[in-house]
Amino acid sequence: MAKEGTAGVAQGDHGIAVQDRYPDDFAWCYGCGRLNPAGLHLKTYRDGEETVTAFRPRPEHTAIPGFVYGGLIASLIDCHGTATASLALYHRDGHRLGDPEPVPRCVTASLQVDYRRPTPLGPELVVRGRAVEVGARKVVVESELYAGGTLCARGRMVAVLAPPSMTPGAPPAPAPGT
Ligand SMILES: CCCCCCCCCC(=O)SCCNC(=O)CCNC(=O)[C@H](O)C(C)(C)COP(=O)(O)OP(=O)(O)OC[C@H]1O[C@@H](n2cnc3c(N)ncnc32)[C@H](O)[C@@H]1OP(=O)(O)O
Repeated sequence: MAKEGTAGVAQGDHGIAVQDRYPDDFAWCYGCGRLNPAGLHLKTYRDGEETVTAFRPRPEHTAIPGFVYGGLIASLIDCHGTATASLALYHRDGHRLGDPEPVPRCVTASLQVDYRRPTPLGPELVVRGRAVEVGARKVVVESELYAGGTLCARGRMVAVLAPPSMTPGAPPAPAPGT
């Protein structure tokens, strides 16, 4: 994922990707962790009131020959959404990317993807997102995924600030009902 993939848009927050500011312990996600050597390395940038990311699927991301696998589309919407939520919480707390304070890490509580059109394999995919509700720990994010400027999927997700029990090395959370 190169910044140039979002060519033509202004990049706020000093042009820094949200994922490049996650603490190391939270930077291993398959979709967007900068430290996962086998991952997709998705990068999310602020673009005005929205966020934007871009990714060019590879042949192994095929569903039907010529079209992109829906699970990859969900992954892009998912990881871009959690980053959009993290940025919304960071902004709410008065910070901008590049500040020394760690960027909060959100996880997916709920993810809905509407596949509107088959997504062609070939063009770079662009996802634009926005936080439509920002609570104490919960952020609702809506997004659209485009291929060559054509809307192919919409997403709506609930992202929640990762609880302390998800910090690597933390003791396991108690089982529900205990
Ligand atoms: C080590 C961390 C690495 C992070 C990697 C991120 C990778 C990016 C994307 C992912 O793949 S994340 C992996 C898939 N997601 C999970 O495994 C999360 C599993 N679920 C949980 O751990 C918990 O259910 C969760 C942290 C999401 C919420 O539990 P909490 O006990 O922290 O929150 P709580 O139940 O108090 O709910 C907080 C708010 O979220 C809301 N909420 C929780 N689950 C919801 C849900 N499913 N749908 C809608 N809203 C939900 C809840 O209503 C509430 O709203 P309000 O603040 O308005 O009252």
